[in-house]
Amino acid sequence: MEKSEKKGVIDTWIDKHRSLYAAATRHDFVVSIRDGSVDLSSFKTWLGQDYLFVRGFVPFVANVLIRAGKESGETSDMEVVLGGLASLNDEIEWFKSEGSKWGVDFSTVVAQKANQEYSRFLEALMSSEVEYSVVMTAFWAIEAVYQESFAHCLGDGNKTPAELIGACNRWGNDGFRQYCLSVKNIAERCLENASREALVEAEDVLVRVLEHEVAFWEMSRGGQ
Ligand SMILES: Cc1ncc(CN)c(N)n1
Repeated sequence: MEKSEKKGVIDTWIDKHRSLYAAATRHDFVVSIRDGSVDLSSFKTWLGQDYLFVRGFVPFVANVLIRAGKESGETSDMEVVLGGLASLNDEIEWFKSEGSKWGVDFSTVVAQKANQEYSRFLEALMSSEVEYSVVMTAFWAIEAVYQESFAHCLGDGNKTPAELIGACNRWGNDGFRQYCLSVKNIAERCLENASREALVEAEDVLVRVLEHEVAFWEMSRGGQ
């Protein structure tokens, strides 16, 4: 970091909650993809659950988009979020083709408890009572956990199975990393002007996203 560069509030929170952040971005499931020991039935469980999650994530991002258009005061916010929404369109198509490839019939997949709880959390964030800065912090954290996790599976020395490289590329690619940085910059800009109450809420929401992400990975172990 340049001497003159001030550490943003998000990085300060990540440092403060470092072990939870590591639990979310270096979960055993992710590590098992990277070292090649992944149990393919775990991967299929994750695939089915994540397909359902993404279908619920679309309205959340659409809500962020509306708020970016109305409340941000910066035209570029809407463009960044619109890019995210467009990539979710591709993502749903990708899930469908992966479902056929792995023999996972999404019409029979039932959302497990952790998935339902994460969905409820997203729905609560869609309330107009929740400040834009808080919503943006959550949005960044949700995307960043996947970016960091899957980029890890593509890093030097990985033994990621060839048939899972496509999944890892989806979130681990450089374009997605840049997009996450753009979302982080928006969140940081909003947090710089946020009230004390909003800052407390944004930190709490960040922690809760990380907890939900850990619980989400845990579903891949097979339990309900
Ligand atoms: C659980 C979860 N978290 C985040 C992402 C990335 N959009 C995802 N697909 N699924």
